[in-house]
Amino acid sequence: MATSVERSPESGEDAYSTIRGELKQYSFQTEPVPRLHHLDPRVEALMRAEKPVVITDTNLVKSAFHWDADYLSSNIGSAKQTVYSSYKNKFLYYDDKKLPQFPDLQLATKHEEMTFKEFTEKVKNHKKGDKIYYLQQALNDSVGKSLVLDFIKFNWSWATEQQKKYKWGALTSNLLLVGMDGVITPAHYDEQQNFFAQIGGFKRFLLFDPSMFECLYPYPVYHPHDRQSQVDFDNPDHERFPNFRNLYGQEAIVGPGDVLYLPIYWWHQVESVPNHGMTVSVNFWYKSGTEEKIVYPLKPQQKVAMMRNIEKMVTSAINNHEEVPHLLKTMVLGRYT
Ligand SMILES: CCC[C@@H](CC(=O)O)C(=O)C(=O)O
Ligand SMILES: [Zn+2]
Repeated sequence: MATSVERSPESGEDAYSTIRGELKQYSFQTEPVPRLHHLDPRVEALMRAEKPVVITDTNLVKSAFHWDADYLSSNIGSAKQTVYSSYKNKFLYYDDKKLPQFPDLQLATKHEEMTFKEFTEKVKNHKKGDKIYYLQQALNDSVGKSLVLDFIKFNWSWATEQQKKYKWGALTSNLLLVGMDGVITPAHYDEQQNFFAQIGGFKRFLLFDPSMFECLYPYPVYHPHDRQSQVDFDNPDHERFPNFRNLYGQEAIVGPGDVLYLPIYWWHQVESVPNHGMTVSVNFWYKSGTEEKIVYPLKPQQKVAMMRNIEKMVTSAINNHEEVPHLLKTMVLGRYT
């Protein structure tokens, strides 16, 4: 498997339209995410409304445009990196702190710690049928000096300006994502604001408004796959998940230099576009800001947060997650339904 990272060819638009023609189609409709220059006033309107937008020409991670597998191998240092491996191309996130409650849970992905050099070796020697690898490592002070210098040269003034303008909380982490051709992060939501900066290769984002919670059936909050959709997008079980038929979303392809604003609580499935080489991305996760005052009607995000708190409260109060379904059904069935 090539470890080269595809740069968007000069005629960038060709790459995007070629890719658009190759994308796997799903059973739901989508419309394109707006793609706007960072000085376009419509960017501010979308960000204030907490709607996704692909922002161009920010130079947010311009100092990292040379981060390909060879450069990272030589400069990231010898520290072990967090890598997930799977025989399939889907990398469903799990919270390992919740695993002890689910001893029988079959995980399709395996967490492996390895150096970046070991990771690139596995990618280089990959043959059909071998395990697929996805490196997902928070950038930290273990990286080599030249990466630190690249990191310092990120366009922090732009990022910080946005953080202040939209009253976000603290930057919590920058995750370095290096994916083999075709890896997929299945549909989930995060509880942080996210600037997703694409460095190498192309990623396809499927995005769904927080109000689509009822179509995407996330695992219970106490489950290791909390925040992840239970629905297999490639083979949806309409018996168990009837509202999946009502799903409607947005779609974006991000290439080198693009920054996607991915609003807190928005569902997303992320696919490294197949046959376009490895992908390199860095995300910027920010804590949400605190609401000045509650405005009614509540936003879908606030209802999701409320449902999460109810599940957490019931689970901790009853102190046995196996009793939670019965209690919630007793509370709702025949009374609210
Ligand atoms: C572990 C984070 C993965 C990332 C999606 C992807 O690039 O595969 C994502 O979901 C996010 O940045 O929120
Ligand atoms: Zn995410």
